[in-house]
Amino acid sequence: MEQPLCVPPPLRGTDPGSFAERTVRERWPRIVAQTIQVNDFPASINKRLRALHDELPDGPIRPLQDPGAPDLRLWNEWIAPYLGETWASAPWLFAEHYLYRRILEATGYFQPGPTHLLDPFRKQKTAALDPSAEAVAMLARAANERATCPEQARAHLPLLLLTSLWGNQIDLSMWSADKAPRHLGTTRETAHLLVNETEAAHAHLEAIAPARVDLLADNAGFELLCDLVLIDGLLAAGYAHTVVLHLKAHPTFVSDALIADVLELLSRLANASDSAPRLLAKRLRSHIAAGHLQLTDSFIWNCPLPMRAFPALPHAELARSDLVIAKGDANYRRLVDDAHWPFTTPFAEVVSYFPAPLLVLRTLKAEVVVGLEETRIGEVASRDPEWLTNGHWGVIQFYCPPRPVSP
Ligand SMILES: O=P(O)(O)OC[C@@]1(O)O[C@H](CO)[C@@H](O)[C@@H]1O
Repeated sequence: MEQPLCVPPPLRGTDPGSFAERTVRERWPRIVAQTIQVNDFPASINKRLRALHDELPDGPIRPLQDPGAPDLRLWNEWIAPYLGETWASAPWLFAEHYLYRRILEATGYFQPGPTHLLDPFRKQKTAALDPSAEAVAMLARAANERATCPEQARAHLPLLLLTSLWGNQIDLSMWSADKAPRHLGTTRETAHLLVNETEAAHAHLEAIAPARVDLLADNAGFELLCDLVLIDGLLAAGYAHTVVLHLKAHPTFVSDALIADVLELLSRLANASDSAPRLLAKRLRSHIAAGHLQLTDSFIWNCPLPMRAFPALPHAELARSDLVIAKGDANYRRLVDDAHWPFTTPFAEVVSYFPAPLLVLRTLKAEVVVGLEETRIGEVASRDPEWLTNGHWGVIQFYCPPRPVSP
């Protein structure tokens, strides 16, 4: 009889000397202050944002005060277990999603008026593409070539996964876009992989083609372009007949992507001076029109729960996928309960609840990781003391649920 998995305690902002502690005490106040600086909000909103800033890190968790917001009931259910906790003592995964939802409460995102549905991170996200005009054209040219040659698209799958992975280094809650570390196109793009299960994922795609692939998006801007290039490649290769791109229902984690960010990116590509991005935009728009690329968003991707605790419906939806690709650090943390697992805990053991084949593409930006070899941990830790959080190291990990035994 298999022993039930015992999930370790979650990361918290009270973990002494941890990145979570630095985040709660230093990064989050800075993010709230920056939200005031980069916007031109009226005094009443800035007053609410400053009050939020002053709650961090030892203020109490409280119910949302956002009358009429579509997610109000859900959020107050999610908050209930942590009433009486502080920002620092609540689980970090919960507190971080709660922080971004409280920013929207303060700015009146769900309230009628001038800031209704106004993305407080719009300026940072828009700026994130500017420094990469040359890289955008290069990516588009390669994508356009693949679109005419399925064999090349299939052969390029490993490169497409690396491109999507290292696009995750650009994360505006951590760095401004022009300061993000860039491994793409250097020897670091494979040397800095702590786990590389590309081969198993590639074999899976060869076996199941043509498939339904679901991609859980992360950041807008350059990372989103890399994800769209991966999607374009999956369709060109014939690995996917349909790709469902899952986006956030509202702004969060500064740079996380909404449907609006996809549409804006396509519009910027379509108006590029270089013809290659224009051709890529035209093809992506035709994939959307034909239903081969489906853009969907859901409040579930803004929820503060570990994926293990997701309600039945999204689990059932993901179970229909032939491959779920989860991008980025926050999705990884959600997949592994944002818990203090020993780093050598087998990835398949931790995500055995997941209802579909799963591929994670993640640069490490938090002190949680599973599936590593002891020797690799020793090597990287001696070489780079910040390896868990500086975004310079990545994992490509693949899990395939055991096939149901036929009766
Ligand atoms: O999901 P992403 O964009 O790759 O990263 C999310 C993130 O910015 O938020 C947390 C720290 O505040 C970390 O998980 C990581 O730094």
